[in-house]
Amino acid sequence: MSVHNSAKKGDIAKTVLMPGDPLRAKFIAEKYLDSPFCFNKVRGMLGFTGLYKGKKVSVMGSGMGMPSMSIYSYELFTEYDCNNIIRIGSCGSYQKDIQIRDIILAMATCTNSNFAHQYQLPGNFAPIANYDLLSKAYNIAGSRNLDVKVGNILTSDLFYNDDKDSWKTWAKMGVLGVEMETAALYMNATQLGKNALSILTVSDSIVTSEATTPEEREKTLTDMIEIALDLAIEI
Ligand SMILES: O=P(O)(O)O[C@H]1O[C@H](CO)[C@@H](O)[C@H]1O
Ligand SMILES: O=c1cc[nH]c(=O)[nH]1
Repeated sequence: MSVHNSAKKGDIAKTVLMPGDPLRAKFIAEKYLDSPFCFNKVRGMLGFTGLYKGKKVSVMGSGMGMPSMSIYSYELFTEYDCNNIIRIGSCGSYQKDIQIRDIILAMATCTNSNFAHQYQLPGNFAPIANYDLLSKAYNIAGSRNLDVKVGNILTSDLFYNDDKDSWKTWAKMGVLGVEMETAALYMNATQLGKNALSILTVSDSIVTSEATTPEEREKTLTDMIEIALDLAIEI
């Protein structure tokens, strides 16, 4: 048991898939896992463990934003001996050649958060994905004929930004899209000697204002979820 998780030691697999939405975790457990059981309901942050193709895999919500992701991922890494966390989330696109429904593997992330100040570094830190997870996920996507984009993203503290044009400066620097959790996940993983990767599906385009419908989201999230599950059984 940890401060925010009622699971017992051993209830959680070495690899955990983390969508922002705990109900997406429940959906994944029910649709893909054999013999799933719920290990956490504290604050409604549902977590499940089951078997995927015979291997023990867990899936748990992270909540929205870096503070929430940082709490849950830290406790999974330090209290439950988890080794790998694969975020499966949605993001907005900052580039005109990245369309809604595309999948992005976040090789690195920028952030407007102060999270890294805790490390007292004499400069800025560059949060990056674990290369083994990144390269395996890329190959899995290729074997499924899915054309994923690999690159830099922005982890923002803001969903609603008073400055409506600030995204353009990130876009100019090649940043592919925006979400709200990856930087905390990558920094926790790096500091603790663990592995992390964010796989993101583009839910809307900041460039064109196009957005996916709920039905479309379900289909494209399925591609992302299946890449993550196949990755979970390879690592
Ligand atoms: O779909 P999820 O994983 O929640 O991710 C994105 O969606 C939320 C905002 O709507 C933020 O959490 C953002 O990172
Ligand atoms: O525009 C978006 C879409 C998903 N998630 C975000 O944080 N921003």
